[in-house]
Amino acid sequence: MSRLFRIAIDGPAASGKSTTAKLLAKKLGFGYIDSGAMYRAVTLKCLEKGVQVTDTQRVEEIVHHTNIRFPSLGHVELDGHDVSTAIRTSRIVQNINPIASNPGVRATLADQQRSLARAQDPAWPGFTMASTQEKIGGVVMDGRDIGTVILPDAELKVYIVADARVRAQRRFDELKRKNALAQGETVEAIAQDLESRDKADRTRKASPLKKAEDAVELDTSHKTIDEQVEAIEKMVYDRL
Ligand SMILES: Nc1ncnc2c1ncn2[C@@H]1O[C@H](COP(=O)(O)OP(=O)(O)O)[C@@H](O)[C@H]1O
Ligand SMILES: Nc1ccn([C@@H]2O[C@H](COP(=O)(O)OP(=O)(O)O)[C@@H](O)[C@H]2O)c(=O)n1
Repeated sequence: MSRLFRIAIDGPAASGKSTTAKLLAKKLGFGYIDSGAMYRAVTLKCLEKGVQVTDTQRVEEIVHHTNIRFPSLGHVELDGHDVSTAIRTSRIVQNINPIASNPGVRATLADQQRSLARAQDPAWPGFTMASTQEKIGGVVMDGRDIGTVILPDAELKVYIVADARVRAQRRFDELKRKNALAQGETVEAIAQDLESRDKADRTRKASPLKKAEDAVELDTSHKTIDEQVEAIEKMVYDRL
């Protein structure tokens, strides 16, 4: 029986959570659960079905009949279809707030997130501590409420931040790279989107974005991706 180690990563939009979480999970042999992808997938499903994202009851019904899976690192399946790319467009985030503020949706997704964190997936072998030969298994989960609501007893909580301008430029470059920039979309427009989304995430009633009291803050503004992954990896070994 291996020891369970859960890493909760929260923070504002485009601060580097998922990139860091994914690489960290790969290095440690842990599972990676992208909770934001679940809210994005529900939003996509509503838009595809022509359901108003503000229709609270209808959206709650939909989420009950929705199956979201992470078949491999960085891949997301919605009702059996790969939506890894489709959930990353600006149209999704422009419509996501009513879904993320819906307490019924949050309760259903929270149950799924907690059971994913308990799963003993053979694809997540974990690692063996060289000093004690102890086997360590676990998950990295990122989002807005992981350290505060979903896994309040996580073994490590990290709150990732970065300057607003840096985050907007990184998200712009990412969308450009993925050919997912909307016609005429600028860095300024993205900066505005991030700001308004963070504000909505911080001020909503249901599970708002906030740093857990026992989370370690990590500013990625002047870090490379490797540096931020190594910083958290070191926190893991220090805790163990
Ligand atoms: N230290 C860094 N330096 C340069 N680009 C980064 C760094 N960290 C993350 N990125 C890039 O910034 C973008 C947003 O990061 P992401 O991990 O998606 O953030 P989040 O999950 O917090 O929204 C991605 O394109 C990612 O590759
Ligand atoms: N645990 C979570 C994760 C995401 N979300 C919502 O989903 C949106 C998209 O999350 P994301 O992590 O995919 O977004 P980015 O930070 O990648 O832009 C957030 O702005 C939140 O509104 C949430 O409410 N709770």
